[in-house]
Amino acid sequence: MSAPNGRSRPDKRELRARLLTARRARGAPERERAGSAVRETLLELPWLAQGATVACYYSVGGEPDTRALVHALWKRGTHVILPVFLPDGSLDWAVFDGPDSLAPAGRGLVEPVGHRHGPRALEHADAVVCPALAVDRQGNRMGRGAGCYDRALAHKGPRTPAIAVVHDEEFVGELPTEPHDRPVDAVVTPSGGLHVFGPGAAVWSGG
Ligand SMILES: Nc1nc2c(c(=O)[nH]1)N(C=O)[C@@H](CNc1ccc(C(=O)N[C@@H](CCC(=O)O)C(=O)O)cc1)CN2
Ligand SMILES: Nc1ncnc2c1ncn2[C@@H]1O[C@H](COP(=O)(O)OP(=O)(O)OP(=O)(O)O)[C@@H](O)[C@H]1O
Repeated sequence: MSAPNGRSRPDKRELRARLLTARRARGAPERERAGSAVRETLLELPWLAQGATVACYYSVGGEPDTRALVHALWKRGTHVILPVFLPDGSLDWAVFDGPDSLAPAGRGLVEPVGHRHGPRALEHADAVVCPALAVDRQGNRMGRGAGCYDRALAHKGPRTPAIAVVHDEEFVGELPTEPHDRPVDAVVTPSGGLHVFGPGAAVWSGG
């Protein structure tokens, strides 16, 4: 259950703080290595290769680097949409159209500055690459605690995969969950590559 004040449960809060501390300790070379490994995995996925529109995130801080992935997708002609964090904790979406289409935003984020297509833009995405602080073996995802992706993923189509990207150590055995949490369909880690969850595994892994 959610805490009465609408914020995350204490066990989630502590875990989130630990994960963020560990991310801050990662040096630039490690972040870049992780970023290029996940980029290679993601660029080869049929979901992304065949998708006309891909929702991604533009990494900041200790997140696995997705900036080169965003550029590579855009260069090969994919329509890439990126989140814009709204004050009410929901996400809007705008198109990535090269480096000039981005600018520093609040909360340490870098966001697209172009026309915003509204929260329902996710309905048209063929794949959603989501940020996460951790993912567990059941596909439960933990984010930064604003609930934005839990709400945003409700807009995607049922056949559109949500793929989280985390560092190796952040793919864990079990995470605390709440009823509103939306699991992801797959996770990509730098050393482990792609891991698909649940009944979608056979279909989405091509088996
Ligand atoms: N790269 C990236 N973009 C993303 C997300 C993300 O996790 N990563 N989001 C995923 O949901 C959304 C933004 N969600 C956020 C939720 C909370 C805070 C936050 O609490 N920030 C700290 C300050 C961080 C800093 O300045 O370095 C704060 O405001 O106290 C930031 C973003 C949309 N865009
Ligand atoms: N679908 C939803 N509808 C309404 N409120 C929600 C929903 N999902 C999450 N929330 C709110 O957001 C708070 C934070 O949720 P949670 O701790 O699960 O975030 P998170 O999954 O870590 O973050 P994010 O989704 O932003 O990456 C919850 O306590 C709840 O109040």
